[in-house]
Amino acid sequence: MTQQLYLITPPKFDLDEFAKTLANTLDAGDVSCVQLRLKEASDDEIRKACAVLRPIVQDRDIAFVLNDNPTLAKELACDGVHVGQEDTPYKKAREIMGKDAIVGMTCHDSKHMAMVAGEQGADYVAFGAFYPTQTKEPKSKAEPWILEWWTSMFEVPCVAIGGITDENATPLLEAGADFIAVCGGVWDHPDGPEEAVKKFTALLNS
Ligand SMILES: Cc1ncc(COP(=O)(O)OP(=O)(O)O)c(N)n1
Ligand SMILES: Cc1nc(C(=O)O)sc1CCOP(=O)(O)O
Ligand SMILES: [Mg+2]
Repeated sequence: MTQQLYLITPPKFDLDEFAKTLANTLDAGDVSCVQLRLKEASDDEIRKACAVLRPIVQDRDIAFVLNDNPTLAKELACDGVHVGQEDTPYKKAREIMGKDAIVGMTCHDSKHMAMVAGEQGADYVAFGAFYPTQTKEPKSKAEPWILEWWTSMFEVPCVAIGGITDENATPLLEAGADFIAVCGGVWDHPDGPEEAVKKFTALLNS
């Protein structure tokens, strides 16, 4: 499997404007997954955002994953859900989503959490935060060795997240990250999101 870009939506956006930006951004390069992550939105706001954004993503054969809420992810025909250690437990999330959906799990910088998630059947394990981030107050600091260790031991794909930009992603790719998950590094890129995705695409294909 080639290494891939996993895009996280900005924490807040104007839906009409963001829908156009997202479409242009996805058309600028290779993105394999988009996660809708709206921590402060109501369920109805998430429903509205999903109704507009999911087709933009899925029409391009890109997986559309919802953060945190498997019940809404199932209702809204998302391709998957991402759950953290304090969210719906993996087994419950899988029960709700069904066997074919993507269920990814946060594992911070913990070998133990990742082994449990992998054994339970998670489709990917996410390690982070690798770098300082403006997007959230991270609960842990991860180092590239955990990606090397994971990929040397297990087949389940791993995601690197936290403060990743096109300028600092290389050590994570060299350590074997299957996906790099990026929010600010795309949406806040000094040259704009389309240029950011072009740069990540070039990096991932180099
Ligand atoms: C791909 C990916 N990795 C990690 C996270 C973080 O999830 P979580 O720990 O539940 O924190 P919140 O994102 O819910 O604040 C993620 N969302 N996506
Ligand atoms: C959502 C999230 N989870 C993290 C973790 O460490 O689990 S870091 C993070 C923020 C990702 O956004 P950015 O690319 O802007 O840093
Ligand atoms: Mg969460």
